[in-house]
Parts: sequence; structure tokens; C-alpha cells
Amino acid sequence: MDRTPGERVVTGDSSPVTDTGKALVGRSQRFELDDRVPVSISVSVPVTAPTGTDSSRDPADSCERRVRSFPIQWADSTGLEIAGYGVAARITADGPDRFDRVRHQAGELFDRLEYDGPATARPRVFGGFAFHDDRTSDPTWEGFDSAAFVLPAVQVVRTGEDENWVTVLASDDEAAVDRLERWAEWLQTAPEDAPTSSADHGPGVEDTSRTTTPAEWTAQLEAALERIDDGDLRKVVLAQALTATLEQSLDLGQTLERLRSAYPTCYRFAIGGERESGTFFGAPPERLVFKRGETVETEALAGSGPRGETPAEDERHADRMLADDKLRREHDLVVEAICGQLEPFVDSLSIDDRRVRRLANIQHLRTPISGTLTEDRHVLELAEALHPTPAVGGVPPDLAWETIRDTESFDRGWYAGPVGWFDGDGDGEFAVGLRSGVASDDQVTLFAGNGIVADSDPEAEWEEVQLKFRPILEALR
Ligand SMILES: C=C(O[C@@H]1C=C(C(=O)O)C=C[C@H]1O)C(=O)O
Repeated sequence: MDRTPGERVVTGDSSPVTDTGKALVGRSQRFELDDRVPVSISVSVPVTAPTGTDSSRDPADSCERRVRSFPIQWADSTGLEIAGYGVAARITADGPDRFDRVRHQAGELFDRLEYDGPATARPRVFGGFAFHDDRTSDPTWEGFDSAAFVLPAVQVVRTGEDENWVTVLASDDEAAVDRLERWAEWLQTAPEDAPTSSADHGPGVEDTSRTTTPAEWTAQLEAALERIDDGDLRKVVLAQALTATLEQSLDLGQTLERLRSAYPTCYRFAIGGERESGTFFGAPPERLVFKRGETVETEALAGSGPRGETPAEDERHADRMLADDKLRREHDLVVEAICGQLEPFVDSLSIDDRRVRRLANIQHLRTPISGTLTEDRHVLELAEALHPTPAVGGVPPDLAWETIRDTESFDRGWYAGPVGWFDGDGDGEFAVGLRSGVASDDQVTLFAGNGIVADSDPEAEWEEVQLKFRPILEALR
């Protein structure tokens, strides 16, 4: 693997490998950006960008390079948007202790990083975990380890208060200052070429193919229902995959903008696999965990129903969902499990009222859950304890896991795994990688699933799964 001088590639069990042995130095600067230009577009247009975007080049090199790879993207419902360019370091891990290994390696990395700037713009690593803990051989997920995080060489942040910051990393102070100047200048001028809103159509879908036919789905559900009737399995989430072949090549910046306009209260993310592999992206509604200082926040999001044609019909569906026995059982299993998973970490837990979360395509039952940590914890410890919640796995977890493995005919890869970021203090946020797809040149493979409990009806479950494909499918059409 060729490496940028100063880049640390940290993989598996190895200690950080450095070319120069130097520390990484981070510098940041505020800049003005026309607020009509979304960050996801302003930094994703294939215009000439300053160096440091290409990990095979010396970031201190002053010649300009085209932006080849799509940057890392993260956005949450507070208006925080982050784009990351280039790789200052990459951390990967496989196997059952992957959370620990990532935490340990990131700790070493952050220890060597000197950052002098505001907390808003602090360096973060971005990435996620596959649903299962072993490495997949499925070609759809080529380039995706079962855990992978990137420390971007350049991080552009737009805060919820519309402040813009750029943070660069380099192997010494002089290089950092020089790079920062070039990036700040470029960011203030380049977005003028950028489109200011999402396109009114996506790349177009030529064809779709499914992993699971309706008949296979019914057979899978019946087998799962038998396991529920016969034994200790109480809930399992079963999923399907659908591959869309595109008419034109995908513009991920525009696709994320389309997802923003349709799902403004959801997360948005995009993260590439290693080298020339695909990009995993999506607009998940579900928070796995947010941790800042001693505060931890999560939620149970489980139990779904359709949107109505009118506000009154919407309300009727919502009322029915709140009163429905099967949905309540399914939802309560998730609340109970999350509380059990968090209890060892917190002094007190607060469970808010159950409510309905209304999205453009679907409604979900939602219960916010928060707590105060008994001692300092890393967000990865909490993510590990919570993943997978029974909103995407099942109850009890080991039987659900086994049922998913035995039943699904495709590899989930990073679908339904934790995706997000963390910083040097172990604060961070992870969404559940839902309403998502993995994009390669001319195709996107989408994933969606639903919780199955006793009384689940295969046909109704099929319909709900189709609703969950819609966010990405519609963004592509
Ligand atoms: C599994 C998915 O969604 C999850 C399952 C839900 C359900 O069973 O009702 C609802 C929200 C999500 O927690 C998905 O979007 O693929």
C-alpha cells in the first residue's frame, strides 16, 4: 500500500505504522460559505481542490489535484454537517473484539495528535462496523472490513449555527498552516461552481433485482415464526436486499441532497471502503448512541406503519399504532433490551413517553432513552453494548443472530451496523446504518428489514419492508 508521508495506517493488531515518526498536527480556521451551498455539495463537486485529497501524494505538495474519491459525509438533525477528505490514518479490525481494537488504536492515534482549535472543529474519526463481526467475502462489500474508521486529512464542518470551519492535519506545523491557507481559500471560492440545491431527479433506475421473492419471504417468515412458536426466540428482524442498476452514474453529493430534502430530520452519511471499492450511504432515522461527557442518549425505534394521504389519515394510523398490541409488544421488547444493555453503564436511566416518529414514507414508534454514566466511558463501549438492538437484531440476541444467519440469503455487510464518528475524548455519535445502500459504479444495493414477532403476517411485513426501500430508491429515480 502506498502511503502519504506522515500518514499512519493502523490495521488489525499492529501498532500504528508511521513513515516519518512525527506527530500529526491539526489546525483549523473559520470561513464564510454562501449558505445556499450545502456542505455535501460544495465539497463533493469534482472541481480542482488543493492537495491532500489523494493519499498517494504528499499533502504538503503544492500542486493542485482533482478530487477523485468521494469524501466522507456525516450530518445529523441538529444541522451539524461534516465532510472529510483524504486519509491521515485508517483503522481497521475484524473479529469479536473489533470494538476494543478500534478504540485502542484510535487512542494511540489521538495521543499523537496535537490539535489547537475550537471543539466544534476538532478532529474526529469516521466509520462504522458491519452487522456481523467477521469479514465478509460478498463482492458487494469488497473493501469494507468488519470495522473501519478514517481520520480525514481535511475536515470541513458546518455547525447547526451555520458557522463553517475547516481543519487540516499535517505532519508538522508549517505544513499544517500552509495547507490550511490553501483549503480555506479554496472553500471560499470553489463552491461558486457548485449547484445550490438538489437536482429534481436522480441518475435513474434501469432495472432492479431482489435477493428474496415474495414466496421466499413467506417461507422465511414461516420458518422464523415456527422458531418463535417452538422455543425461546421472541423477535427477529429479517431483511432483504435489492440491487438497482442505474441509467447514469451516481452523483453522491446530489443524492445526499435529495435525501436531505425528503428526510430533513434523519442522519445522512457516506463512507467509502478501501481504495476503489464502493461507498456505503444512507439517511437513517435511528440513533444508536450519542455520548458527550457523562451524558448518553439513545432510543428505541421499532414498530412501523404507513403514512396517510391526509393529516387526518396520518393521525388515524398513528393512533392505531400506539394502541396496537402486537406493535406495542414488539416495541417494548426493544425498550427493555436497550435499558438492560445500558444499565451496567449508568447511574440512572430516563425513559421518555412512547410517541410516533413521522417520516416522509413511514411512521415508527419511538421511545427516547437517556442516562448519566457512572464513570468515564468511550462511546465505542456503549455502541458495542447496544449493537445490535432488537430493532435490527432480535430477542434473545444470540437466537436472533442465529436465525438471521440461517435465514437471510445475502450478507448484511454494514447494513444495520453502527455508523458514525468519535473524537479523542471518546465522545461521539452513531446512527444505525438503515435506509441505506452500497453504491458501486453503476449500481446500488439497498437493504431493508422488519421485526418479526408471533402473529406477524408475511404479506404485511413485505409491504413494510418495501416502504423502507423507498428513501434510497426515490433518491435514485
Ligand atoms: C430494519 C429496519 O428498520 C428497523 C425496524 C423497524 C420495525 O421493525 O418496525 C423500525 C425501525 C427500524 O428500527 C430497516 O429500516 O431496514
